[in-house]
Amino acid sequence: MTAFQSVAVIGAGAWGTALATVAARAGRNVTLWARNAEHAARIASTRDNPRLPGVRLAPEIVVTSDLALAARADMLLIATPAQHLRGAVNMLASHMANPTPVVACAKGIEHGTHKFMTDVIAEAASHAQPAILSGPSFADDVARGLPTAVTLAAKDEELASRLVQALGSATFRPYHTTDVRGVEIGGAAKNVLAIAAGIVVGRNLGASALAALTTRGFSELARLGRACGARTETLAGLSGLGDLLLSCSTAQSRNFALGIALGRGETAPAGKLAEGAFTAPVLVELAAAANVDMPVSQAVAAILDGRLTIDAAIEGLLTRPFKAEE
Ligand SMILES: NC(=O)C1=CN([C@@H]2O[C@H](COP(=O)(O)OP(=O)(O)OC[C@H]3O[C@@H](n4cnc5c(N)ncnc54)[C@H](OP(=O)(O)O)[C@@H]3O)[C@@H](O)[C@H]2O)C=CC1
Ligand SMILES: O=C(CO)COP(=O)(O)O
Repeated sequence: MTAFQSVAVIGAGAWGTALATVAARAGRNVTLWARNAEHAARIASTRDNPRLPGVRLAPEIVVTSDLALAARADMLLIATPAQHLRGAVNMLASHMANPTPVVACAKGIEHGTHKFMTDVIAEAASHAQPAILSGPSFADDVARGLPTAVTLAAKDEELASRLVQALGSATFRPYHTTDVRGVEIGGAAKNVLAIAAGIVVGRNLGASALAALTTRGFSELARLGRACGARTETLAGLSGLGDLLLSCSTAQSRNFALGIALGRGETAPAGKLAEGAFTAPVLVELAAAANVDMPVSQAVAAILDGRLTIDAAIEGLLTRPFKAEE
């Protein structure tokens, strides 16, 4: 039996619900925490979460709004949006007596502080053992048991490996690593680049342009990653290149769908969380501080805050000086 027999998932959105299903499938005792008591009670009785429609929650998953109950689990998965991770871990901290693995499942960088997800966890809860899970995996695919592979990183290799053992199954295959920063950067940056890829599609610029944008996008993701000390193989792995390929290829990605809407001159899809829109300005600030050129991400940030039209952004990217490929 794994050391981490009980798992609590904090945040009952699409991803939290899918991860609860994953943990139950792996044989864990699972608690899914929703911040809203009515919402929790409704999911508990219907076994259906409107945030992930069509997925029936296994009967053994306990759904609650009682944070103290959730915090008693052997390991915690935090599946709130990235900008709410600190708030969620702050609330958990007072309930955590022993060192407990706290796995960030959000993809982003904190506004204002420029902090990555595991750094936020470490600051918010001194008892936490921070880790991060990221990679190409749509909540709907994961919950339906379609094959998925992700990366799970913790500074301590043995911890990362034990967390993988606790969550992994035939159809949800986490790979472990100690390159926490590489996993964090891949997951955060790919969302911004997916918006750019969606714009290419929405503007009907063609399949060749989409491949070029995705590849040059990877190039800037990897540049920033290397500047922050990430390993090349992590950046070219599931959480970097893998998730970029997924998110730049299908409107199942909310970030890509946002880009398509922008490219077509339409308003953003309502009620859909597109983390890239929150990450873009922070990513660009981080890149500037590290003296890393990220022209595609800069264009996305400028389009989103209204400093640049899409046509001007496209022209700006297409008229950059020719240079060596790296
Ligand atoms: N969906 C996916 O396929 C994947 C998503 N992710 C990442 O997971 C994160 C969450 O995304 P997702 O689940 O899709 O988003 P959703 O919009 O489906 O759900 C977000 C959930 O977070 C809850 N929430 C919001 N703010 C807080 C808070 N302050 N405290 C506690 N809970 C809060 C919301 O609660 P309420 O319902 O009450 O509003 C909601 O249940 C994002 O960073 C995303 O990038 C990663 C991989 C796949
Ligand atoms: O992160 C994801 C897939 O790996 C989900 O992508 P979106 O947030 O763009 O829907």
